[in-house]
Amino acid sequence: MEKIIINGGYKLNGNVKAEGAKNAVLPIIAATILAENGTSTLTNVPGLADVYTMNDVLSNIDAKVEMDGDTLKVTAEEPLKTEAPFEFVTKMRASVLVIGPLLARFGHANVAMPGGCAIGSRPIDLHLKGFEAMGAKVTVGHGFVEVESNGRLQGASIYLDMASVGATENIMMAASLADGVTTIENAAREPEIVDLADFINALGGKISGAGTSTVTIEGVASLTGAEHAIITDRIEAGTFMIAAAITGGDVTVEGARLTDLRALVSKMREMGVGVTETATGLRVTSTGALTATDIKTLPHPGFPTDMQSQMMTLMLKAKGSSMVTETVFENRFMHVDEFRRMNAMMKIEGRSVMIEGGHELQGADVKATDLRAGAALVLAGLIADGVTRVSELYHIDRGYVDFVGKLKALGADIERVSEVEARIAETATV
Ligand SMILES: CC(=O)N[C@H]1[C@@H](OP(=O)(O)OP(=O)(O)OC[C@H]2O[C@@H](n3ccc(=O)[nH]c3=O)[C@H](O)[C@@H]2O)O[C@H](CO)[C@@H](O)[C@@H]1O
Ligand SMILES: C=C(OP(=O)(O)O)C(=O)O
Repeated sequence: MEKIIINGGYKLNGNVKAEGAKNAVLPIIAATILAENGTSTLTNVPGLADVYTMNDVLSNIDAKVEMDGDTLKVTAEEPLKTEAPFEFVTKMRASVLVIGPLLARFGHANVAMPGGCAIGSRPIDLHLKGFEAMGAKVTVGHGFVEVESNGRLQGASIYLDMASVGATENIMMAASLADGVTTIENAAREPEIVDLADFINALGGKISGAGTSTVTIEGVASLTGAEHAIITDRIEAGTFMIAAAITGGDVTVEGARLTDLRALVSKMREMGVGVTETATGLRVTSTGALTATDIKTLPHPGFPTDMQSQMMTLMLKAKGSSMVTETVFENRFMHVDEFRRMNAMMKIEGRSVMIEGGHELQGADVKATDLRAGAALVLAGLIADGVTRVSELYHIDRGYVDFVGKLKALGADIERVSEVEARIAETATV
């Protein structure tokens, strides 16, 4: 099994570039299906495992997909199939985002039902209720969800029980080609929703209010391929910002936007970390002396759940008691047991984790339990005494381009090794 091996104790210094955002590019690739003619050209596309999976989902329905460096071209002219089988959906839940565009364009989508995952049960009931409100018929059976409409979807007034990112996106895409106007109330307000709306508008769509809790979509007759540059990944950027802060380093994350990262930056500043805006991004400086604090994850603009596990490493470094409360997902604490293997003093109480910081972390063998947990364990390895070996790297590859190479360039003692190399290294350190 491949591993990342970290020898802790090095400060990080220098510049690192954040890539295009995973959570923006995935719905935007799905939205290329909406264009019945022309080619969509996406730039600043990160070379992530999830992007390749989404490309496979589109190739599988017979769209023409070409990836060259960070540029992706998609042509989705007819005829196309309207299915996403189990093999894709099980690899990546975001595959369900093709339901909205397929339904809007062809009046039909048959997609494998996503199961739960390491961070919670993650149903898609709000997506489906939205489609039903627009006149679609939903049938669930044999592990698939089939959504059909008799003719075009009809604009509707939709209130989401929760500000779901995926439901907001799927409904926005479906409504773009509906007859009439759709409004989504209690919509998610994440920057990635704004990026999706900007892309659909570039295709010729009419979406307003993205980034606020009411999004209005005026359906149009057809959409045409267009060019679009993907926004920066605020979660990848935030991960490097924490890496700088815990190691007492000085790192500029190029491309990071303060407007997208206010909740994280304000907590980091409260804990004693310097964060300043530069011409190219955000500079993080830290002496390593940190104050304990509490956070509660919330939909944007609240503290992002995708930064929760990385934030725990900052709290483990800060002397005193900190508390993390997770309100977005019901089971996003699998990393706590892995941190404990590294001598972390933390305990789960319901939806909160109590952290007693300031104790030295010890290098250990740990496994990535989900994408951000994997990143957080690598961060913990950067400040642990001795060697940490992180396994189950496929999680990390879903969301970080060359994570190891970038940390190494900043001064970390870190390698990614094959199973054989990992065994040799283990023998050498016994
Ligand atoms: C590809 C992508 O963009 N992924 C992000 C997206 O996931 P995703 O779009 O899946 O997250 P949602 O915002 O939909 O989920 C938030 C909460 O709502 C619940 N829910 C959601 C839909 C639904 O129909 N019913 C329901 O109960 C979920 O189980 C979860 O507890 O937003 C999450 C919350 O910021 C992030 O952690 C993910 O990184
Ligand atoms: C939970 C995440 O992603 P996904 O919704 O794709 O599983 C994440 O990016 O941290």
